[in-house]
Amino acid sequence: MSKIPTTVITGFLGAGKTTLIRHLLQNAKGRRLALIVNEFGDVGVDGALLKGCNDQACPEEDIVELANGCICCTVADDFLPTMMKLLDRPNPPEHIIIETSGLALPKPLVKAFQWPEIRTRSTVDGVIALIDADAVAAGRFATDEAALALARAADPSLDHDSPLEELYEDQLACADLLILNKADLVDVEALMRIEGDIAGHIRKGVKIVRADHGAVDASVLLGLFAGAEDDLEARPSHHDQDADHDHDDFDSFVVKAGEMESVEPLLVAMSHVIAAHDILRIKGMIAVHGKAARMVIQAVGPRIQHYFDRPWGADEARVSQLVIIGQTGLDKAAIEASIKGAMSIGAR
Ligand SMILES: Nc1nc2c(ncn2[C@@H]2O[C@H](COP(=O)(O)OP(=O)(O)OP(=O)(O)O)[C@@H](O)[C@H]2O)c(=O)[nH]1
Repeated sequence: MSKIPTTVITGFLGAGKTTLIRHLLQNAKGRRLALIVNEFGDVGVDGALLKGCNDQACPEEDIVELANGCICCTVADDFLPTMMKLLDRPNPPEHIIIETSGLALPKPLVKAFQWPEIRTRSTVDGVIALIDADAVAAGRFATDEAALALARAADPSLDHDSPLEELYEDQLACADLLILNKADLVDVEALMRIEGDIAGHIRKGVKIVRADHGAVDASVLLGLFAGAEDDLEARPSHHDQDADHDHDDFDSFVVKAGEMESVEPLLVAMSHVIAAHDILRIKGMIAVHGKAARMVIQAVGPRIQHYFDRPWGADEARVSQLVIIGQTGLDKAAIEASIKGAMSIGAR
């Protein structure tokens, strides 16, 4: 029996994983794909967006959401049973795609493919890491050396990089292919500089492909035949010693409201809280009064995007909800008050 190939898509919060997968589904050229979507926050925004594609390559029932924490920490409880269910189907998919949460370490997930139940039936065709060229160019993953030196002076036992930088490096080091996404937002010099920097963090022979909105041909992404589970030693991680790593460095919460008359006050409040607090990501759906379609809101760093994606379903509650993710220590009360305040000004 031949093994079903699985592609793991990794990359930091907002790098463009869901956008790339949407593009892949829309250009699957007849392949039957199944999708496992993992998210850090408590609301399954990515799953909802991908189900919104309503695409023949991957109908809704082939999209499984794991919104219960990062997949790397829930491998045994969540990932294994989900994978077994997909593999046990009478008509299993031709290729499985896993979108990890932006905070997940890819290596523990790849390691799960060494488990006997999976190893005989599926293989990791490739780990694909997306890089947000805009965020890297803005220095968002680089350690603030001055701050680190100060922290070390106060506590000489400190030996780690910033959690963002560690994650970024782990994702790069595990990859079989790198997608340098958001190439539209930076100039060619910046792209070349990033490529030069990345070269020091990736395994030999790994290619870097530039992309705009994750538009990469399926033939480039699928069929890498990496068998990643068989060469884990070649993929170093900052967390190789932590059998039980967790995500204490990051935090998320959800702000909910009903329908909104106008989204403008919310957009203004979002740009204020993003400027004032260390927020990494905001995403969610808004119900706009009188509009049949639901509005999607996305913020990555200072960039905020909003658009209508698809009509609300007849059985769906028209609620507005936003997931806010940042490093631990966010002033949740202040952020919530500001966002909730804007939601209630805009509400009916
Ligand atoms: N300008 C630009 N925007 C992009 C590109 N790719 C994605 N985006 C935008 O970036 C935001 C985040 O994209 P997603 O695809 O949701 O990113 P993600 O990696 O799935 O995010 P998480 O699930 O939070 O980790 C959205 O607003 C996208 O429209 C790109 O190449 N260029």
